[in-house]
Amino acid sequence: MADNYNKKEEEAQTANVPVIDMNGMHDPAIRHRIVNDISKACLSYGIFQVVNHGISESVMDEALSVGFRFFELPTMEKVKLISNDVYKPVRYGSSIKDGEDKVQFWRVFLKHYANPLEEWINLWPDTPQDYREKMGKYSNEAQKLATKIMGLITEGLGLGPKYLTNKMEKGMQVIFANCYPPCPQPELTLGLAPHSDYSCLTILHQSSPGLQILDSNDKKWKGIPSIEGALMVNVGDHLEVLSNGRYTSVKHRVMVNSESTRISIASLHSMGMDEKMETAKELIDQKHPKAYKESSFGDFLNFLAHNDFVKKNFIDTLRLDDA
Ligand SMILES: O=C(O)CCC(=O)C(=O)O
Ligand SMILES: [Fe+2]
Repeated sequence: MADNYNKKEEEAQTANVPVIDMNGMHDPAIRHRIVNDISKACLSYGIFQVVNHGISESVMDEALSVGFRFFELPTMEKVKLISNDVYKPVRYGSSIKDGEDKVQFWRVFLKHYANPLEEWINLWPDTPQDYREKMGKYSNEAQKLATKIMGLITEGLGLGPKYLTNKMEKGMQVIFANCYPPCPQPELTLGLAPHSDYSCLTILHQSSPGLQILDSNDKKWKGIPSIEGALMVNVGDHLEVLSNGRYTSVKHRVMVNSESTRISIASLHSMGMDEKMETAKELIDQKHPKAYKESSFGDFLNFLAHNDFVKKNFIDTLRLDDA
């Protein structure tokens, strides 16, 4: 664990994660190349960036802007939504705390469910008064993009482009708007502790750099460069399960700085609340026996309710010992 926090050991290197241009994804030849590039990215890093993804700059900018404005609201307004109950569909929370090992996490967040939008949006904050409209537009677009990317991923796994389409379209989308205020001692602090996401995949939009991944090739923490207009896509635990470990969920953490506030919007996509993600039977054979238990988003919430996610990873509870 201690290694995870040893931020001073050296200046973090940059991870040159692939940048995938989605332009032309409906042209078979181009699609073939995109499928291959995504497959390679999932194998080597578990994360990639996408450009020409179809979400307009204004929708992206306005989502970040309304996120900033939400976190700037007076505390009185935000605490209306405060809760430690992990089952709540909408909650505001803070992980700014002093841990036993003197590690602090420097993040406040607003979590809300988002798909289908009409089921959840009335529970979202009503101030700033354009929060629902702006964050709603972005969430909708992110949901569509996630379904498209999942199709490219299942195609690359040899399962076909529609393998999960229906389930993703009807699945859970959890939006985390994260705010990392300027931190007086950034060298002693992380914004968010090392973790992998429970999701199939996560789409991440950020106002400035700060995300680092653990490069599984050399076990070093590396920063992800910021590319104008790009979105990051990372492999989550449920995709690791689906692929029978061919792809592994990417471990990531967030650095903070002393100068400026960083906002990120993470959109986590999975199947329905009680729908179990299982390993695709097409990816199980004698050489690759089934290596994971099935689980749902609801199972993840049960895990979270009873465990400290900083100390224990959800994916470790899903591995079958005898695989
Ligand atoms: O703020 C970030 O860059 C990452 C956020 C994240 O990992 C999460 O919300 O799960
Ligand atoms: Fe994450």
